[in-house]
Amino acid sequence: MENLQKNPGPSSATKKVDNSTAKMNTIHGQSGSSCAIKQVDNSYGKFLVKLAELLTLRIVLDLATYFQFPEARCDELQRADYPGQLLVSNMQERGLISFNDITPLLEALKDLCLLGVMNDALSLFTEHTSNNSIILGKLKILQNGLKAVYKIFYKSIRPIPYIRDKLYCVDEVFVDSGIQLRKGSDKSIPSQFAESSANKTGNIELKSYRDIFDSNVLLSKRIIVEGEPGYGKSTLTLQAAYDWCTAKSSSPLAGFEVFILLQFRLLRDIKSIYKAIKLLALPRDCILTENDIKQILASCTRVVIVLDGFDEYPDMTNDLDSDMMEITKGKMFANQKTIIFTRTGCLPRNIDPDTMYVRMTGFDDAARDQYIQVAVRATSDLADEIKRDLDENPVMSDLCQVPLFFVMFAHLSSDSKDVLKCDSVTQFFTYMLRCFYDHMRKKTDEDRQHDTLTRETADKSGLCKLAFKALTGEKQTLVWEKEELVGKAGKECSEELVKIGILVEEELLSDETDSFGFKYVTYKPVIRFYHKTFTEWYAAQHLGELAKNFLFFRNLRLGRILQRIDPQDVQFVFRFACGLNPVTFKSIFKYLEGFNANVATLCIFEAARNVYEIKGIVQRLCSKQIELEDEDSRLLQRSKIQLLTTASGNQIPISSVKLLRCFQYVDLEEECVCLSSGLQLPRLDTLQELVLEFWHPKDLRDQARDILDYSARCVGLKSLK
Ligand SMILES: Nc1ncnc2c1ncn2[C@@H]1O[C@H](COP(=O)(O)OP(=O)(O)OP(=O)(O)O)[C@@H](O)[C@H]1O
Repeated sequence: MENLQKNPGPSSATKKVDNSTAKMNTIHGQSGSSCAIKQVDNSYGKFLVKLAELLTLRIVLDLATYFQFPEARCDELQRADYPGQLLVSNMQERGLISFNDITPLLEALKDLCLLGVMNDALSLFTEHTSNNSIILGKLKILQNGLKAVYKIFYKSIRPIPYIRDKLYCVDEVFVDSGIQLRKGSDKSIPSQFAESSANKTGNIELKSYRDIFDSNVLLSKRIIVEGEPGYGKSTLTLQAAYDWCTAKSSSPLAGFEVFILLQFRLLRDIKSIYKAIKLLALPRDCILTENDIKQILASCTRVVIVLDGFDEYPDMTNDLDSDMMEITKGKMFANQKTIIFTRTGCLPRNIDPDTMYVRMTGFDDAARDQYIQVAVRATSDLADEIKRDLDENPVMSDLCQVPLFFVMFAHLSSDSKDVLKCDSVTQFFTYMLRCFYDHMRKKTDEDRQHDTLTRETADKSGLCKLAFKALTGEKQTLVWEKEELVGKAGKECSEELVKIGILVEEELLSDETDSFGFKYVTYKPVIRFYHKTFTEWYAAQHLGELAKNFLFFRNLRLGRILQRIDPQDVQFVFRFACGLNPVTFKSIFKYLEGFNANVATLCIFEAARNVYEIKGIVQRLCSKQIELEDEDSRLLQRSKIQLLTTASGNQIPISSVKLLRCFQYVDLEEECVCLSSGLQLPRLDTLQELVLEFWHPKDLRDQARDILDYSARCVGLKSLK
């Protein structure tokens, strides 16, 4: 039973397999079909092979109809080279057969009056799987252990750092946010679903986060879920864990035997997934060994593996492949559903080619309203007040597309009477931190503990340096041993931030070896930031300090330092640094403009300089084509529009603007193009070229006259494409 989950690939079929299994391996490789019978040398694997041989095309189609498979699946079965194998694989996915039960199949065969086939299937099953009760017992232990650990996670939701006395269960606060299939991935969903769910820009909207786990909606077994920072990836994984633990019948997860949830940030130096499960997902006193876990997972037919935060994986660039990397390539657990969550653009290399990409798009108005109702439990007056505050503050409203910011904004609004004036994320963070400290002061007065914290006093330079090094080092670090962090950040600083809730203390199991070489497992106290964006906040302050110091060296060394910061992964380090410290802005902009115009534009927005200071920068950006896309966040689109209006208002030529599937209609009265995001692109007098790309050619035909009219009003326009 060793190494059963490793998929050796068609050319290296396992040594011990019998002929029929070997044949199946070869077939699987040749056809490249989604036929996914496990290539295992265990008795259950042999049963599956023999069962597949028993099923003729006629029986396969009868069973598919009986089990109400979608039309697309039935077509696939009809066309398959080996329909029996494909059906067996499909039945496993749906839990109709498993290593300990084939009752649904037997009942179906009986109802279809295929009594001979039913008896043969039953004999095969009994013959091959008489030794299952031990594994079944271990499976129960694994399931209970996982549920106990996940419960601790999903019942400890803190929407803002300082809420400690009242922790929420994820199900009490979770609301469905926007989720779309990325372009190109729409081939992997049933066609009728694709047509009915495509929106105006051609993106396919999923109805619920549950679709990600539903094999009838997303046909591929490899899924990557991308989202910008704070868009709710980790929260979604916890809601999924909750669904599995509570076996919610409305959830497709209810039918999975095992649900594995691991956080990449905790996997430093852990190569084996079985070890990771043992150390991170099971209780300390769980009796299962790594080998037991391996054996159980090899025997299960319906396992879902969720790996959260690839962007936080310390070993992502490590050449020595870990199981986690093998999983992303589709070489391990090839037949199980695996879902990787990561920040947008931060993807593993050599991903399984069948991978589907899903994109989180944040909170729309409906999600925000729902959150105010279910989680803030605001009175209708307060709910109206929160909405009014957002309506009056368009930048904050854009920012609140990000669940992390909206959730904090909503809870703080219900707690504090402060009026928020905010034109950037940096200002919002500054406001938030002031609220956190105010809250502590209030609490201190209530508790009459005069020695407790009343304002931000401790020196943060050690912590800022640590955060910066952690995000820019060869291996990203987001969790520190407590001793190390206190040593480097200072006792006063760490105590202050732990009290506020920005630093969180936890315990982590780790493998140790004593001086005699004996291995043992122990709990270590560790500290992490409440959220990765806070790590970026403190890292940005250190970057500001470096920029000040390096000014004399004409930015030479600073350039080398900036190269270590990946804007795809930790864009907020750049954005906060520009917002906090004007000295940093120009160097950062110069560095970013060549290869990441989006983050560069967001940096201008943070720095909010006056036009004369940034005239040269606007000129440089507008000399190249500026693209507005449907995938841009509202804040990014707003930043680009602000850049364009600044250019136009100051007679700076704009060489080209491309609207990529985000055109909605022209409002001639307002002289603007209305975008699908709800934002407006006003008349631009210095625009030289306008390029429009539509999802449907029909949209262009319908709008042609208004587009020409708008173009005519942009007096400098020379070309329309
Ligand atoms: N769907 C949701 N319902 C309710 N609250 C949510 C939801 N999504 C996110 N939140 C809130 O936003 C916060 C940040 O979300 P989360 O940590 O899941 O984002 P993330 O995408 O994993 O961020 P990052 O990539 O920066 O790690 C959560 O602590 C939670 O309070």
